[in-house]
Amino acid sequence: MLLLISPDSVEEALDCAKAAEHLDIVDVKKPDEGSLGANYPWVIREIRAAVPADTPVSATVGDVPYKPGTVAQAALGAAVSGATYIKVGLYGCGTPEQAIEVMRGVVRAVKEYRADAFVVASGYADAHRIGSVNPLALPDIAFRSGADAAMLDTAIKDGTRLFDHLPPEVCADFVKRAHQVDLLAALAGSVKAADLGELTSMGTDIVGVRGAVCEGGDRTAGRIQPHLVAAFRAELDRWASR
Ligand SMILES: O=C[C@H](O)COP(=O)(O)O
Repeated sequence: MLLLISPDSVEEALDCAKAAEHLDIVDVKKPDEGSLGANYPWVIREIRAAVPADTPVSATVGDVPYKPGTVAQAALGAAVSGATYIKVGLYGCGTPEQAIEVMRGVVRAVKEYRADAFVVASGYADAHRIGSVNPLALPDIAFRSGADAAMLDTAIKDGTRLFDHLPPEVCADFVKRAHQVDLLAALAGSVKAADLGELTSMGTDIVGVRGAVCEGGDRTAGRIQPHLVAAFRAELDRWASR
């Protein structure tokens, strides 16, 4: 299972760089603009320059509205700024059809620019709280739009966690659906080290984390700590080797 860590600034990315051996993907976001809030292009560029060249940089395009042209252009901006993983939170899409339309635009915009870019279609485990598309539809949305992975996060960061909204057996169904169409399955949402056993056993490909590796477990006021990244990685490896 790959470990994706989400810094919110160049300073935090430098802390990630100190722990680069313990993580697989550095994911640029702006948490004060939402769960998958988009950061500035120059922040993506500076973070790309700050982390080791062999560590992929991901960028979130935002908790996006149902505005396919706007979102495609934003996704291209993230790619031009140096991200090779492009994550889109389909917040404003209420139906699979809307989500597919948005993601098709993103895939075309990004892959015409850079064919090896990796596009992630993200939904929300707590979609019922925001009127967004059913989380179990994400693998099919990702597949039908030509994306590379389906992801779930939580939309509202209020202390509730991935498994509070989708129990492990439903997350396992999500992973299975993604694998059936040859896509990677990524899961996030206030995930803690204690969840890694379940996430590993269901075959999750990428786990996304912020709060669990911030001081005090606080994703907003706390800052990413290299020693917490190392400890999280050790626990992940412990489960992977069982
Ligand atoms: O993509 C991953 C998210 O940043 C997860 O953040 P969180 O662990 O604080 O919910």
